[in-house]
Amino acid sequence: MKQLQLNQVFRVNGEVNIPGSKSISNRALLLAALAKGTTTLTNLLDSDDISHMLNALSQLGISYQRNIEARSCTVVGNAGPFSSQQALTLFLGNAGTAMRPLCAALTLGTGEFELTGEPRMEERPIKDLVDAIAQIGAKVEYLKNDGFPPVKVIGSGLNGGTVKISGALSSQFLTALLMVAPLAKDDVAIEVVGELVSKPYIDITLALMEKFGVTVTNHQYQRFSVKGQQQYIAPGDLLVEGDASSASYFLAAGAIAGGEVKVTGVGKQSIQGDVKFADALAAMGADIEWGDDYIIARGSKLHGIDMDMNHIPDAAMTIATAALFAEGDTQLTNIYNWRIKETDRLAAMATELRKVGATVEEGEDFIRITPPSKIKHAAIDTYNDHRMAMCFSLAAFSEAGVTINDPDCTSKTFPDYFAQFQLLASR
Ligand SMILES: O=C(O)C1=C[C@@H](OP(=O)(O)O)[C@@H](O)[C@H](O)C1
Ligand SMILES: C=C(OP(=O)(O)O)C(=O)O
Repeated sequence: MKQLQLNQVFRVNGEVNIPGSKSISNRALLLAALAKGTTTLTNLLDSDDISHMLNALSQLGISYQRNIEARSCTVVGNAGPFSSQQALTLFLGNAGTAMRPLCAALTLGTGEFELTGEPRMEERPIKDLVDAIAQIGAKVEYLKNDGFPPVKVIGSGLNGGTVKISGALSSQFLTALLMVAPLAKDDVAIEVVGELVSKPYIDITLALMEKFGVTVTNHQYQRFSVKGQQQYIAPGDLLVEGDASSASYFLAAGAIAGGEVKVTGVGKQSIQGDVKFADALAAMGADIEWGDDYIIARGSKLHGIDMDMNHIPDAAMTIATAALFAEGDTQLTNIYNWRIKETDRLAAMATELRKVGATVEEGEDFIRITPPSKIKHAAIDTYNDHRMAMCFSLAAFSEAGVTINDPDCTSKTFPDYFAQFQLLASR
């Protein structure tokens, strides 16, 4: 196994241009592929999750021209649903933003599609989505375990009507349903059953659909009305914002050990809920400055917080490791769905924080962290979870430094994260 040793970093200063948002990249690619016309995406993320979406689209007959150097990609839209004469198997790695939306999108056309993924993907639920789209005529079968990928989608179009969907585990199911609803044969009325988690991701979905010419009526995240028989229209050019979750590591670095860290490509104009990470950092005492297209974090004395993190589940992990450098306890609540992401993140976070000396209480849906008086050196296991690797890079701001096991798992969303981190740390 590869290991990366990070020695103590005393101070950080500088600017990081954040790579494109995973959530926006994969939504924009799918909508561009379904749309009428050609879309040129700029600042498209280059990472595993995006490669899985692009490979799938390519197998579905979508043509695109990608310039990795220029971070651009021009997609020729299909002007409607995908269809295939021969059965296809699409491998989607561990990309939730590919698996869930494609599962829904492939029900729109005709053909048989098997959607498979990495072993962890087979443990990540998809039942709430399958149960929802079945109400308007989707045919999806489970190939191994009920409720989980791999699945077989038998495309035959979607009817309109009323659909009840659970929002309790993941917002990605509702995102998938929303994105296909305009291409149904009739209007779709969506009713969310129970509380919807990770709400701000729905705003990203609606904002992207709007850019492709489709407006959804949102009744307070409880009901959504979507007109059927529509077509997505390519917007021509679309700039992908920098990834707000990826920005969190650098902002936390600035707050812990700045100097001053400026992240660019994401700011107060962002459509990503994870920019609210900067507010959480400010609540810990960090000095934050907002621009339209940038955020700056300056070093300051941090204190623990007690905060509901349901709205920013990904960036909240960064608060958990920043808590090592705060005075007093930090409690992050309402984060049950950490358990069903790349790994069981509540268990993984608790285990690894304890290794560096923290006292941790792991609840069913919360974590409470008491920082150690002195952070200990540890080799951090990353559980094939990019965010575990990236969050724990912050432990390098302690005298002990830190070792990251399998650092290359950041390739899911940020392949050169550690190169960027070390560049910043050397300034
Ligand atoms: O829609 C999206 O782009 C995402 C939604 C969130 O998932 P949940 O809705 O499952 O919390 C988030 O954790 C994931 O990284 C990306
Ligand atoms: C939960 C995540 O990924 P996914 O899009 O696969 O759900 C994540 O990136 O933290």
